[in-house]
Amino acid sequence: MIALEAAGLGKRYRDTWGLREVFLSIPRGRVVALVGPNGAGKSTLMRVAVGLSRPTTGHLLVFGQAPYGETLERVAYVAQDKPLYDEFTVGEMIRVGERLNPRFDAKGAIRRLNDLNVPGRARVHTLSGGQRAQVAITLAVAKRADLIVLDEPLASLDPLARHEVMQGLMMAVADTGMTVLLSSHVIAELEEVCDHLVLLSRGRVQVAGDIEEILQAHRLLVGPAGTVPGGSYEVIGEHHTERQTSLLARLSGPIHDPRWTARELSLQDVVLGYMRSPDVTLYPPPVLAERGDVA
Ligand SMILES: Nc1ncnc2c1ncn2[C@@H]1O[C@H](COP(=O)(O)OP(=O)(O)OP(=O)(O)O)[C@@H](O)[C@H]1O
Repeated sequence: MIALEAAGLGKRYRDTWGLREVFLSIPRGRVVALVGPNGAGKSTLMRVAVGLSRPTTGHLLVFGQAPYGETLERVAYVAQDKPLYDEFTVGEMIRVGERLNPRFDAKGAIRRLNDLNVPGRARVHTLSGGQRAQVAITLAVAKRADLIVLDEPLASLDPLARHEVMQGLMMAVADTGMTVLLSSHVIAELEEVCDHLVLLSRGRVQVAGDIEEILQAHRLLVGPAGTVPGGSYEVIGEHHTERQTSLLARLSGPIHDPRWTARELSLQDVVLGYMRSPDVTLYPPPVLAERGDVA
């Protein structure tokens, strides 16, 4: 079952295209890292996915349906500024959630916030940034949604709070099997928890797919300066010193040249490599993506 599917999706704001010709197919149950430089279109994609913004071209389907009306009962969204009512207590926020959502798990929310030492009597404006993020995510999880969309939940949190927020989220995912779409600039931390990547660049998808497959396809090729390795690959980025050449490459076969070594890369290395070369073509190539869709 496909959780999120976009075809020819575009969103125009007056003179700017926030998204252009976006094609995506994300299976259910994936934890998706949505990354890209500032202004790449991450928030726009999320707002379209939760029905807050309508596409200018193409479409985006959530569990096979347009994200309006009843479909939205299956979707929870935490916006970048984590909107909570400042004067409400945490307990009151839970009661609001209960009123607004028929499937709301109030007991689960109270238990989770207790475990996280977030006091139910505290007013929202007295909470730290990390506690606010925990409350916002807890309320979203308690909605028992099938898709949870989180716009930069880690922004402005210290490393410990970031770790705790991600850990709490992963516990919720393990309990419910929901699909998560999570935007962030903290790529190293995403690698621990996400299994799918969507990299946007200038409103287009530059890389999309399962992280394991993406890492498998990319290598840092290192060899003597002034030579090029034999084999079938595409260069995403390159770096030269007097003696050595390093190529961030997408391989479609083995490298045969014994003077060259192929080193594994972290997700951060791959993402930064693509971000430095925003014009590099789509991965996987469109034909492969279509075949994947059929399968
Ligand atoms: N309401 C709007 N009106 C006009 N232009 C907009 C609006 N929202 C977004 N844009 C433009 O659309 C593009 C994509 O913006 P978006 O906020 O989706 O990017 P982002 O990847 O979330 O960025 P960031 O990492 O900075 O949060 C940008 O060029 C932005 O200026």
